[in-house]
Amino acid sequence: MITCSAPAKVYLFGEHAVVYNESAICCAVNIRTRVNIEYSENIVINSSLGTTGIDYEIHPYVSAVVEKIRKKSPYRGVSISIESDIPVGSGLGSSAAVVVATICAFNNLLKLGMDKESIASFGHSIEKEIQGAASATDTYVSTMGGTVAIPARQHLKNPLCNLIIGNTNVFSSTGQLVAKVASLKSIYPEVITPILSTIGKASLRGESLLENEDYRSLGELMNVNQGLLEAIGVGCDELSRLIHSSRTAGALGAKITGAGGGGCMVALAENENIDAISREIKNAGGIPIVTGVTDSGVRVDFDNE
Ligand SMILES: Nc1ncnc2c1ncn2[C@@H]1O[C@H](COP(=O)(O)OP(=O)(O)OP(=O)(O)O)[C@@H](O)[C@H]1O
Ligand SMILES: C[C@@](O)(CCO)CC(=O)[O-]
Ligand SMILES: [Mg+2]
Repeated sequence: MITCSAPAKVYLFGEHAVVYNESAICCAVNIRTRVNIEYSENIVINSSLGTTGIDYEIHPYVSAVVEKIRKKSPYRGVSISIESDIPVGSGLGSSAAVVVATICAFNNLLKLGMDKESIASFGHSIEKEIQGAASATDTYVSTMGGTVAIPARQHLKNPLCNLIIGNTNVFSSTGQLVAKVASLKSIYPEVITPILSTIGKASLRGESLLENEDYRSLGELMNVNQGLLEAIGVGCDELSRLIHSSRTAGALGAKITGAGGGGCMVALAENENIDAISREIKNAGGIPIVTGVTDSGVRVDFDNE
């Protein structure tokens, strides 16, 4: 049996703008998906979503990995079992984490000799196949770990602060929100394009603030980024409640992370405010997850093959 795991991600800056090649800062966070794999007679995929064979309804991402690897390197059967602490479909990159952890598990079981760059780009090809369009950011950050400036893929200093995620538990479709921004941009290009470019500028400024460990200013600019995300129509009442409660409870900054319209927000917080912020997120109807950046991207946790 082999176990591989991969982390979730949050954007400190730049979701949506990154779709238009603006700068963003994305961090791998210490919430992981673990994939166990062993040889078996058939293909079995087991997760909280169900137990299936190759099944593009219930396990589209994992099924795509299983089939693509089989074409490259034939094998009889495997049993894959997935355990995850990443909420599914909430903007934290659960799909990327399950994809890269599954590829890593196959890489070790079948001794495919893939390096991390190839795992990341293979992972991106799977996300594109299943979703249609997908940015390479999620699979890259989940594979490599750390704090990454996009599009340069340059590793930055990790924030030495806590990240508190608030999950609204409201379903949101990344595809629909990306389409909503595209539609606004096509109707009001002279208004929306500068907003996206300002998000990119906030992100670039964020790079030097991280370098200087100036978290007060970093939080302030995250709040500016949130205002701009509201301006392009990806906010919602539930997210606003969690974001404003976190700020009232002492967060240095708080904003949507991911596509918005539901899903999650992220607050930057010093140690002394963690409890108050978590409590206020709960009181405002959300589920808090206290985490931080991890340098550990995809990795092998166990291998006795
Ligand atoms: N633990 C898991 N087990 C099996 N499949 C999973 C698991 N986590 C995620 N998935 C797959 O990923 C899909 C969710 O991916 P989706 O891209 O919609 O959300 P996300 O990756 O959490 O958010 P985002 O891409 O906006 O960051 C699920 O429907 C499922 O197919
Ligand atoms: C909204 C978006 O920018 C981030 C979703 O996590 C979409 C993408 O980059 O593919
Ligand atoms: Mg995803």
